[in-house]
Amino acid sequence: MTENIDISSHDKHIVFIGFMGAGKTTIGQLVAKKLHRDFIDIDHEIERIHQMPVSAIFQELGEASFRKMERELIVALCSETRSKILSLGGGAYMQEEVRKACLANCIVFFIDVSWDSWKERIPLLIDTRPILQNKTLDQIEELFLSRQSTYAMSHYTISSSDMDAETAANQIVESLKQA
Ligand SMILES: Nc1ncnc2c1ncn2[C@@H]1O[C@H](COP(=O)(O)OP(=O)(O)OP(=O)(O)O)[C@@H](O)[C@H]1O
Ligand SMILES: O=C(O)C1=C[C@@H](O)[C@@H](O)[C@H](O)C1
Ligand SMILES: [Mg+2]
Repeated sequence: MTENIDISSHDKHIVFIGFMGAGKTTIGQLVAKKLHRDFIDIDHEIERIHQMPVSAIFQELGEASFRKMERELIVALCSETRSKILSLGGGAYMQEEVRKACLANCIVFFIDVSWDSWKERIPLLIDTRPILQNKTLDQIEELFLSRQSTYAMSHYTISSSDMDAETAANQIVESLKQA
């Protein structure tokens, strides 16, 4: 685990960012259970609010509408006082307004995964992630690499490449206790 910048408060929301399939939802749920905090997965919350799967929102309303929904939801949640665990969708942090709200109000964990490890997870992701549709592997790798420097604007980085979700969650909880 790498600490990227100083963090001052224990009462902040905890936010997980990173590429599709890095493990944000899986690890976020585990951390929430361990810390007895409310857990919100932004993709799932958007699906619940709009009663549509993310893939249908992309198809029927367009990506720009989805990005607006996720931006407004994240910014609103960041200003709530009861601290929560939030797992963002893979593209949410690309929006400046989302980054600013998260960095100001939350402890942000970048769940990193190597490209080689990520490729092994493709079968788990391909049907439900519209961003992966109609792209070659090279195009997906380009997208993966282009997002890395933005994800790095976070408080902590943890690699999920060689670690199962339970171990990653335990490390995160430990690092929060020590902070
Ligand atoms: N550390 C891990 N090692 C191996 N597989 C993992 C790990 N973490 C998650 N997975 C698996 O990868 C798949 C995607 O995980 P998850 O849904 O948590 O990713 P995500 O980061 O939330 O993706 P998205 O941005 O699309 O929401 C799941 O099937 C999950 O079981
Ligand atoms: O990486 C992305 O742009 C996305 C990731 C998913 O979590 C969803 O938010 C959606 O499929 C878009
Ligand atoms: Mg997720």
